[in-house]
Amino acid sequence: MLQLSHISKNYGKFCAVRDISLELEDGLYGMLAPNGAGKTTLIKMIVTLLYPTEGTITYDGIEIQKMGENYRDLIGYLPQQFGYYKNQSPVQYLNYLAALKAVPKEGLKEKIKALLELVGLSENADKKMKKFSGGMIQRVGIAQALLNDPKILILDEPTAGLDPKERARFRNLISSLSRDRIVILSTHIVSDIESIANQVIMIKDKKLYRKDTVANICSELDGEIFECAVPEKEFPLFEKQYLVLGARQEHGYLKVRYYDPDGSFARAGKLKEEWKPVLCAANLEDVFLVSYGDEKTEVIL
Ligand SMILES: Nc1ncnc2c1ncn2[C@@H]1O[C@H](COP(=O)(O)OP(=O)(O)OP(=O)(O)O)[C@@H](O)[C@H]1O
Repeated sequence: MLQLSHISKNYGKFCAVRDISLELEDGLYGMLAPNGAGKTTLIKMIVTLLYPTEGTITYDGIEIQKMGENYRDLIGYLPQQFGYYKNQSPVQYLNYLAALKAVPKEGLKEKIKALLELVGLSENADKKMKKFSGGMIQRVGIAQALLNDPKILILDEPTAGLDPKERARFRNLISSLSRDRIVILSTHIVSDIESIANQVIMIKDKKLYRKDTVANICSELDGEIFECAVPEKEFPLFEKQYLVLGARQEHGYLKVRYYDPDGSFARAGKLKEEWKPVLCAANLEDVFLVSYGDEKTEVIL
């Protein structure tokens, strides 16, 4: 088990992470927060690239700094931007990294072959990476992170720049990898994790805001998400009153998804009846927008 106890990180006087405690066991954790919230800082502390200003991180009860190389042998890390040589093939690149990571030579050829098969790159194993798409490069990145068969796999914004098909493929791969290890996937893209994360970790105001299953997190908004049909000319006023989570153009009006914490406006008839407000089940995107959305000032329609 990986345990973070009261972790804080300051950059000079600036506090990037404040008093975060977490317990992580095998499974997939989606770390969700807007850009700049401190995800990368937290990840860098977990992979020992940064030291916490306060607090301790332990793996199976031992402080990770004290474990040194033994801990780093357990880690697979795909940083937000990873360096590779465009003129190398995946096989050449993985051999090079295996040497840097001191992965035993015995069985290495077979291991690299199996990893490239796992990430769906067997047919491109010997092709230069300069011709690869963003998704293919990210899959090479995952393969390098798996070279040492890590017990803790950490992926920082791994789907940035991928098209929807590549994203879907990536999700399936990550999900299968989380069966027997801790996988932490940091993202600000809700759909990357909604269907595959065992738990979602949300960070807000530098602190841990939520750590729970998608279902539990979404259920907190039960009875608070609605859809209704707003005439286009009334939308600007509506938008001032409610947190709008999505709006779709229909004939002469907008089909609007919005947040109404206690449904009071709908109940009190302040929303016009012909707009037909309907209660909806909340999804993770709603939670994200409500948790990190703008504060709305109250204006009565
Ligand atoms: N070396 C540093 N020195 C000073 N401030 C830093 C440093 N690294 C990060 N920060 C600041 O700490 C805060 C958290 O940054 P961090 O990169 O951890 O966020 P993030 O959630 O990973 O965002 P992103 O996805 O954009 O990288 C930001 O305000 C950032 O500007």
